[in-house]
Amino acid sequence: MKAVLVLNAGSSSLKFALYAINGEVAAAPAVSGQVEGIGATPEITLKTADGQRIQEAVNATGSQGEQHRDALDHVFKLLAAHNPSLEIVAAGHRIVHGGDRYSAPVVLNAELIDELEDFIPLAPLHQPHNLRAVHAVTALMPSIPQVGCFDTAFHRTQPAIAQAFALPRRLTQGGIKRYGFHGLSYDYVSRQLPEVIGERAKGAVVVAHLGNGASMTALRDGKSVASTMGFTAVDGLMMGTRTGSIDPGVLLYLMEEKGMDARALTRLLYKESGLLGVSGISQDMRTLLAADAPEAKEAVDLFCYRIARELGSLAAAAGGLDALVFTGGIGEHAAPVRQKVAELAAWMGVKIDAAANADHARRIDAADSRVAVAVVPTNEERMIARYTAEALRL
Ligand SMILES: Nc1ncnc2c1ncn2[C@@H]1O[C@H](COP(=O)(O)OP(=O)(O)O)[C@@H](O)[C@H]1O
Ligand SMILES: CC(=O)OP(=O)(O)O
Ligand SMILES: [Mg+2]
Repeated sequence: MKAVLVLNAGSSSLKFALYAINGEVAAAPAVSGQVEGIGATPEITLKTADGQRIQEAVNATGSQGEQHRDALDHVFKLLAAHNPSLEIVAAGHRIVHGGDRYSAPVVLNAELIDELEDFIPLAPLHQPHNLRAVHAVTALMPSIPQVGCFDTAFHRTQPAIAQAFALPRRLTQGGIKRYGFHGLSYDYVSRQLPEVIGERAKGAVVVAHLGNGASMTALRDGKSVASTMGFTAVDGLMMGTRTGSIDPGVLLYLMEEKGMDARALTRLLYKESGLLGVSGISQDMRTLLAADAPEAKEAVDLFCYRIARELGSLAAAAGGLDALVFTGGIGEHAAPVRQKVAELAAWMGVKIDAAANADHARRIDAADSRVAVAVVPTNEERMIARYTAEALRL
């Protein structure tokens, strides 16, 4: 049977999946898995549809980029050994930045890949790894078509006012504006919403995608109307290692008074801040929730506070709040984070049911909550497989 290979290269992870195509994309992947801990001690996990689970260390050293390359090699090696006789006829990739130009998935060619290389400075933690995965597939399977699926595309429905910075016109016209990210996740979640929250899916909904990278998006009728991430994926919420929104005056101060250059600021904003920087312990929410240190609690509290502040802002953009939806590794699994956010948003009519929250149930709102509250596991890989099959009419 034919299959699509999906590669989703994140900042510190590489997720992969093989989806069989038989008229439509299979509901579940035949093989899937991920490499986690790229940059530290990468480990690969592969799962097959018949329940086999393989876990191995990835032999990777060197820079983040070199480790991503070693991780890809390992993925291809394991896939070759565990492919249940599927014929890979196409590859679909998550590409974080598609700029102003791309509002839908595209079939990749050399010229287009060159153009996407130009966005590397706008998404330094993602774009280079996304494109490395494209090049790796080209080298290994030169004859199969590849499709790029953009994190920014879903947000192109936003009104111009939601995308604008208060900058001189010429800069806005030159493309310096808010793009928004995690679009594959929001698209997937948005399509699940009618089943989970019924008619409210047509109303004002805020989705919180809380993973290692974290953002929130306001939806109206299932379409993006505003988002916390901006020109780059460092804006908005506090994240695992990223600051999120910060007074730009701080950056000017650090440049002028502390002699920090662009490289040092990039490291500070993207890699040394967020949960890791504030706690001084870890970027991993599991570790922080299990820790006794007051610094761990401070980091988690700030993370939740920022979500609650942005929730108010996004409700203003959406013109209300009919539902609040949690997704991403933290959104799906960290009940204490959902609990804290709900407490801070009580004034908006958000009230959750403690038992349903502890169970990670689909609906976690209390019976007397004005706002529906849901937990919807995301699936960027399935979205990429669908987009790829559609773009190539498989
Ligand atoms: N059971 C859990 N409880 C709390 N946090 C969790 C749990 N499982 C995963 N997480 C957190 O989810 C985050 C990773 O989210 P994920 O969406 O997988 O990340 P990525 O952005 O790399 O795709 C990490 O901070 C991790 O600690
Ligand atoms: C855009 C972004 O931040 O992605 P991730 O959550 O994979 O880091
Ligand atoms: Mg992610």
